[in-house]
Amino acid sequence: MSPRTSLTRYLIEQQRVHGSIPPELRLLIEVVARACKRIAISVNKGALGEVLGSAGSENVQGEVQKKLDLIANEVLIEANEWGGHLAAMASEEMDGIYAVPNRYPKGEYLLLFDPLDGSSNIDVNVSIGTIFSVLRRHNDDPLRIEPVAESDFLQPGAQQVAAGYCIYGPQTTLVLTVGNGVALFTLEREQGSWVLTQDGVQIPPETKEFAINMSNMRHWDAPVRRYIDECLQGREGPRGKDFNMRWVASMVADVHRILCRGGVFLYPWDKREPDKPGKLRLLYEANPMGWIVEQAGGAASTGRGRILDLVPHSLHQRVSVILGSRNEVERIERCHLEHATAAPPPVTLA
Ligand SMILES: O=P(O)(O)OC[C@H]1O[C@](O)(COP(=O)(O)O)[C@@H](O)[C@@H]1O
Ligand SMILES: [Mg+2]
Ligand SMILES: [Mg+2]
Repeated sequence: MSPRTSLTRYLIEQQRVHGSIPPELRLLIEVVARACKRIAISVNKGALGEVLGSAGSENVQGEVQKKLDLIANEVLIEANEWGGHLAAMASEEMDGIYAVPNRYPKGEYLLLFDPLDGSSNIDVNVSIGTIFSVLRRHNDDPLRIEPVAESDFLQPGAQQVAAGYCIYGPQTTLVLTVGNGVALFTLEREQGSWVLTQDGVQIPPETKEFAINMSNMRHWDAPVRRYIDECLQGREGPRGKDFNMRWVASMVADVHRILCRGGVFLYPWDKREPDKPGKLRLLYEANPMGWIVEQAGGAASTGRGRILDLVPHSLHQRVSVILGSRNEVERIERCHLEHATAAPPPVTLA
């Protein structure tokens, strides 16, 4: 591919040459990408656009909503309501699903998103992002169109037909998979266009870098403690090499670094809220990121199994997330397996 391939051309090639997407999905992805450009403009304005700070409300998960969380949510809803072949949308920031009114009564897709990921970094000018996932709406009987329901969204991540994220950092980058590898597009601000800057992204299987919020160490489960402890022992320990640590606290930024140079990201179940299976959301965060990582040759696991195989039971379900360089994720899974034979896993992870 030429170094100046646009997102549109890339998608047309995926449609026509590789047959990996139908035209309706191509149009939907283009609408999402356009919405991300609009979100990037708001992010860049910062204090000048009066977009910083709290919105004074809470989402269904009891988290304080920032103004940008709501702005980004609004932009995505508005853009897709009129531009995509959608039946409905679901967002981290909305209690229930948003059925697209009338325009595409037979809309064949479902769009899910975390409109603004890394909310705690909005006000301090650190990279944040938007994460999205597309599922097909299964409709067995084309003559009978049932109203779209929350249950339509409860599909395993392995059934995603597109997933991506946009990172609003020093550059604005869109990362996309339609099941045919991972492509990176950089926003050319002057032209307002997405330019393909890397295709066939591959995460190295080995790494010397981990990402975890170390302040939660005392709450971790034994397998995670053991894995991190072995990394911290460095050259003198069982790993025989020194490890580096990074934690941006924006999943998009931590995952993006892993896509670019390898590493492993952990937000595992911990004992702070033992009844919650994790902090991150399965449908808006873990599934799209998990698929992108797998498409780049990495792995994504709860510690006890592949994330993409989980059958969701609710829209805002949380999950333990361990993803990145394949060999490292497999090592962490072995830690869980060995621990499970010594002691039963916490009930919440069953
Ligand atoms: O502040 P903590 O506990 O380290 O959590 C950081 C994690 O929370 C998140 O910010 C959650 O995402 P939201 O900002 O969309 O709620 C992740 O992006 C990040 O990995
Ligand atoms: Mg998030
Ligand atoms: Mg968010």
